[in-house]
Amino acid sequence: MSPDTVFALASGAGRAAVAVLRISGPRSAALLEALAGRLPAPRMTTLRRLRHRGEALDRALVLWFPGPGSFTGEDSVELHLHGGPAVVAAVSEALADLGARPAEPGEFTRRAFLHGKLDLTAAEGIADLVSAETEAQRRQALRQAEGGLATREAAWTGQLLRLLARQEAFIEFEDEDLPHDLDIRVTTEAAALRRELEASLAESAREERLREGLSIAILGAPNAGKSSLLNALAGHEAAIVSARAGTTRDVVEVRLVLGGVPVTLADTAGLREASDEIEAEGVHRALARAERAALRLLVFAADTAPDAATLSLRDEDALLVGSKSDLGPPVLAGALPVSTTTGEGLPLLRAALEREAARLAGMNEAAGLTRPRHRAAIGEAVSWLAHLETAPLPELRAEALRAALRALSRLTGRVDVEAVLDQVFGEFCIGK
Ligand SMILES: Nc1nc2c(ncn2[C@@H]2O[C@H](COP(=O)(O)OP(=O)(O)OP(=O)(O)O)[C@@H](O)[C@H]2O)c(=O)[nH]1
Ligand SMILES: [K+]
Ligand SMILES: [Mg+2]
Repeated sequence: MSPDTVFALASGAGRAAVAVLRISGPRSAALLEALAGRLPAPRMTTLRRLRHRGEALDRALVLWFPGPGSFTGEDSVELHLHGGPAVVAAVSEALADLGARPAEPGEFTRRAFLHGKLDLTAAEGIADLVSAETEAQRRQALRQAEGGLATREAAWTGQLLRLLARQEAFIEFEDEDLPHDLDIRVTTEAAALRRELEASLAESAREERLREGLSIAILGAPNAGKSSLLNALAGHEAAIVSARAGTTRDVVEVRLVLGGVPVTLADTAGLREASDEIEAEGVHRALARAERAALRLLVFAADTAPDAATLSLRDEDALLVGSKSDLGPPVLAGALPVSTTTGEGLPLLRAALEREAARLAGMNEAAGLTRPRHRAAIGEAVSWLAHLETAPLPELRAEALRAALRALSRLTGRVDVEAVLDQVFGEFCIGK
């Protein structure tokens, strides 16, 4: 049964100068002829009056893309309408009346994938491009949409195929006078490939943080000056500041961009044995947020001895802040002196945060693994290659190579496609 012909608004909903309605599927030409009279020349923008059941609907620019020279690889049409909701509704009703159906979320990109116009990682790159909020995210998404990760996967797959061919040859012609170290060389080269895949996994945490945003938590004793610091970094009064210890209970979040990296900065309740259960819940949430954060700002006020609870959170992903520096020097060696009263130290703190954001989530050269799905595929290939190194028989080594190939090819969706498709295209918005 031939696939349906679908349509959806490709531009944002709501009022706008132009609304782009996209149609894709085998009946696209028939629909365009029904609405606009004869077909325009392929890929030529043509002004037409759209009519249905004798009623003029709009004057629109129409574009006809005969497959496979289109985004989806199928016959496609674009209608550039006046961007009013009533116009879009009238044309959509006419299309439904003519037998087309509204597209599912991500259905255009899914069809592009099924027609081999792009691989899964490029499809994910398109979704990330649409949702990119910062310059660094845009660059990362564009690199992926243009096939950055697919190119790496193709190189890794190529290496695996060559190893598998040699391993099969070794098994096939074992008694022939093949160089006896052929088997050993396959194992050695497979180990080198495993190390390269492991390195890409190590990088993936940064890439994912860039795509999802970096979480930073402000932690410290009650009255350490945490909320004052959040407000100073956010540039507005996001959290309540008061002389009363135990002011902040809920986690208060602000969104910042630090050096192109999207950041969620969270203010939390002061760490102490709380007297009432509401504050106790606040402290519990503070510690949970500390656990999840990629970076922790540990705040120690100049007029208070450092508290054990905050000290216990120190590690390589913690920045020490000596707050209230107008009252005296930091109580902890290595803490950055900051005063929200005088503003001292704030520029240095911002610079330190930008450096940490770049370290934890910055762009790196090669297109990285930006999603848990990517990490799972590479992780499985790594475990098969590790298994190969201890497999007792050449046949088992060939089997491990084949399994590593299958795992890797899930990245671009070349194999067991169905299992991966729903996961990827379900995340799309309508019209993509
Ligand atoms: N002198 C001085 N006082 C400060 C500074 N920053 C904050 N304070 C004061 O310290 C008190 C506590 O500030 P907050 O920002 O509410 O401290 P907190 O850590 O959020 O407090 P809790 O939410 O109760 O844990 C307030 O009276 C602030 O005005 C500073 O840099 N210098
Ligand atoms: K307070
Ligand atoms: Mg507070």
